[in-house]
Amino acid sequence: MSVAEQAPRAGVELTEEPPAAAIPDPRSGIQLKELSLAYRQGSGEFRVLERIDLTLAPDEFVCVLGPSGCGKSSLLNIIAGYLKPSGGTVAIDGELYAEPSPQVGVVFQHANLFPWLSVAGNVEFGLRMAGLPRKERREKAARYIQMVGLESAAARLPHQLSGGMKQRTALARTLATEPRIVLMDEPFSALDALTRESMQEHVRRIWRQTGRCFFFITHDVDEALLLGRRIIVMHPNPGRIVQDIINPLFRGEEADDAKALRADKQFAELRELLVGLIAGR
Ligand SMILES: Nc1ncnc2c1ncn2[C@@H]1O[C@H](COP(=O)(O)OP(=O)(O)OP(=O)(O)O)[C@@H](O)[C@H]1O
Repeated sequence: MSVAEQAPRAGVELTEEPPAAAIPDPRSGIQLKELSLAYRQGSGEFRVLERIDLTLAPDEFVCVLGPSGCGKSSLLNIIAGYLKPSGGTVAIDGELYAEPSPQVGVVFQHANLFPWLSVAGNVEFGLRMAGLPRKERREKAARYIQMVGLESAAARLPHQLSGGMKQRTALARTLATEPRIVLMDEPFSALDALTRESMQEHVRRIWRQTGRCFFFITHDVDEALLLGRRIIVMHPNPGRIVQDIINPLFRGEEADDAKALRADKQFAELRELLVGLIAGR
């Protein structure tokens, strides 16, 4: 049966034997319940998000796709605690929160590094704010700088880094605080194609090493297929989840070879299917 014939539906896996994470334990990981967001517009309201229900396993890698304006960033900002929803709740391991929390880390499209601090200084910054003793924060920063492959650039200032190196510093800075969930909002969209591919490899490896939950917004269907174990498609007006699928191309440990994944005969088919889903076809 072709992939297109196996029409995916919300919560239904395309794989014959879905990974255990396909059925997350509702008591662990991240739980979004009936989230809604609306802004006042004249005498009425503009509904940005409506009834978002989502449970993510503690080690999930979910990619979020959807047309511009469907509410992806708004959803991320709510999970980050930056934006208050009009209704619904967000919880980690069943514990509700509504403010920015050390359990939630965010990586944006632009690294926003402190220009006067070195790579190591930037990565250590959050740890210093958290009151970690000097020795401990040095060790922790060094561990995550190594994880993103920037050991030899640890003393450099941001203006001495390439775009990819800046984003790797931002990722190390976020990881160093050891959040339960890492939110990434189109983190590679400002990078050239080659750097982007290399960043995807870094992120895939880091995800496997850290075993944390990654919530990754992208406009790039290929990127979602290369990175996501789970892929969510949103539609606008109001913003809602219309598809929630287990990526049949996900190969766990073997998944670090992007070339092999692209060569998989299902890749093009899935790509087309997702493009159609995003466009509402
Ligand atoms: N403060 C606000 N007041 C009113 N409307 C807003 C506000 N912030 C966002 N919106 C609207 O909410 C909708 C969703 O925006 P959001 O940025 O979350 O979408 P998105 O899917 O992330 O878009 P993109 O892919 O272009 O980044 C848009 O129509 C936007 O105009």
